[in-house]
Amino acid sequence: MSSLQNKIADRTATVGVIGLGYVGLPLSQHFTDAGFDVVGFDVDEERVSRLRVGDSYVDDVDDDTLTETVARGFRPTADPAKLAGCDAFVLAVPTGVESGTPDMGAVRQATRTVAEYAPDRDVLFVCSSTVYPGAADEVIRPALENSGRIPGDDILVSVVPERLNPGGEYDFEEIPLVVGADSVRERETAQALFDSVVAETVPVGETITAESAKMIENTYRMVNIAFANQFAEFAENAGVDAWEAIDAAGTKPFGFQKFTPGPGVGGHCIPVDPQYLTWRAKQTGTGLSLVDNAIEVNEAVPSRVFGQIKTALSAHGTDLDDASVVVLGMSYKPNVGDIRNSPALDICELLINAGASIHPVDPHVDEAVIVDERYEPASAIDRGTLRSADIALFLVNHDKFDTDKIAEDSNLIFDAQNAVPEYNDTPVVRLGDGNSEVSSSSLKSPVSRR
Ligand SMILES: NC(=O)c1ccc[n+]([C@@H]2O[C@H](COP(=O)([O-])OP(=O)(O)OC[C@H]3O[C@@H](n4cnc5c(N)ncnc54)[C@H](O)[C@@H]3O)[C@@H](O)[C@H]2O)c1
Ligand SMILES: CC(=O)N[C@@H]1[C@@H](OP(=O)(O)OP(=O)(O)OC[C@H]2O[C@@H](n3ccc(=O)[nH]c3=O)[C@H](O)[C@@H]2O)O[C@H](CO)[C@@H](O)[C@@H]1O
Repeated sequence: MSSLQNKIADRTATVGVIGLGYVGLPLSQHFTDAGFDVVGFDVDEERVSRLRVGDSYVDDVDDDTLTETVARGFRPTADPAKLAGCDAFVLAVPTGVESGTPDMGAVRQATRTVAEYAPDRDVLFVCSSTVYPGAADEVIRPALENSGRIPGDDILVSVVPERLNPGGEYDFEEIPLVVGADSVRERETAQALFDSVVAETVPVGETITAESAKMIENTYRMVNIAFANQFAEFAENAGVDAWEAIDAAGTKPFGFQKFTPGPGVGGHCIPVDPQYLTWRAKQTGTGLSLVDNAIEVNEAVPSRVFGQIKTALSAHGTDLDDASVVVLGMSYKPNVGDIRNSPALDICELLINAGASIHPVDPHVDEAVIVDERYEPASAIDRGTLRSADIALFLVNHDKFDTDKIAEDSNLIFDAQNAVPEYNDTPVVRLGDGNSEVSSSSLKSPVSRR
């Protein structure tokens, strides 16, 4: 075994985690729990200050866990020089999209930081940020070479795409991780590191293979959600209850994974990652029209939902510019506070621009800026506000929402999650349900509901 592999095996290696967000902070915690000294570097000094005093901004690492992790030796810092002496570096910096092109700025910058401070020899570099197929070849290795390093020799390079599932049902260590590297030595060293924190690592022969696997995982999901969203539109106009039909399809024990419609597709991964693949496909001469179309389908959902809200209000005698709208759920999915690319924000922006007054409610979201105005969502539903509002939009099915009370107190409901029960004569516009009031063509007076 190399001296680095020995240091990983006996936990005397020091791990540097670069980027302390939704991915980097849990990684820092788990490497610390595995017995490593961990230095966490982030350019955001305010975040570092909060971490130092046990004030977590990541749902998956609560304050007590963070305090314990710092007590065990985790060292958050905004000073890159503190990374000197680390034996392994794991990148968890943001990778976005700028007008359809992958934004590799943070990856490039963080790679240069590693090259500057890493020891001269026996160093492992891991990219856990989500990048396009070929990014290690085109961005990471050249950035290391430009800093005088020899990738695969004095610095080992691997790609280990993160699969953590914020607020999800799988614990970190239960989720297998794909480990991609272009040589046996690099792959085995990266596997040794990640075998310390997850039950299973899956080696693949090249970094581009690991990058591609990540693209397949999230593009598969995005395309199938787009199908569920487009099926909902079909169902609304064909008199089908999409939710019941999808549930029924879900009873098939093989060859089918259930996806459901919603107000749009948010988060940092699903709407973003497939755009890396289509960008790369265009570069290498393949048009992934299916993926391009699916992206467009999902991007169009919030405005379609806005149209249905406008129609529903109008059918109940209220113009948008005079409407009071309670928005139930601002985050991009249930039981998380992450509002990145949240469709609720798009819908609220359309409502505000149409003159409606919105009353956001979300127990997990502290603030959201919409049309340059800062909103602090109520953490709980005020029944008086609900009773006096013209419509309640049920956009995110947080466990903390009491759907019975919502049904009881609302005058009109737009239910984008098929989660609000019927209550007396409360009219409900149910996304994807051709039997409810869903679109101008099929809108009926309240009494004609099922
Ligand atoms: N959030 C998820 O559920 C998830 C899941 C899998 C993969 N990923 C991927 O992991 C990567 C990180 O995502 P995230 O959700 O943790 O992002 P995040 O925005 O929560 O955290 C990123 C952190 O990196 C810091 N940062 C930015 N540039 C930096 C630099 N040059 N050097 C050091 N720190 C820097 C930011 O200040 C921020 O604290 C992305 O590529 C994302 O696609 C995210
Ligand atoms: C490591 C990583 O990359 N993990 C990803 C992460 O993705 P994520 O956190 O972005 O969450 P998603 O669940 O994919 O939701 C995205 C948006 O799509 C909407 N949606 C979803 C399902 C559906 O049937 N109908 C919908 O409309 C939902 O409301 C939300 O806005 O976790 C998933 C497991 O949860 C993983 O599989 C996925 O790889």
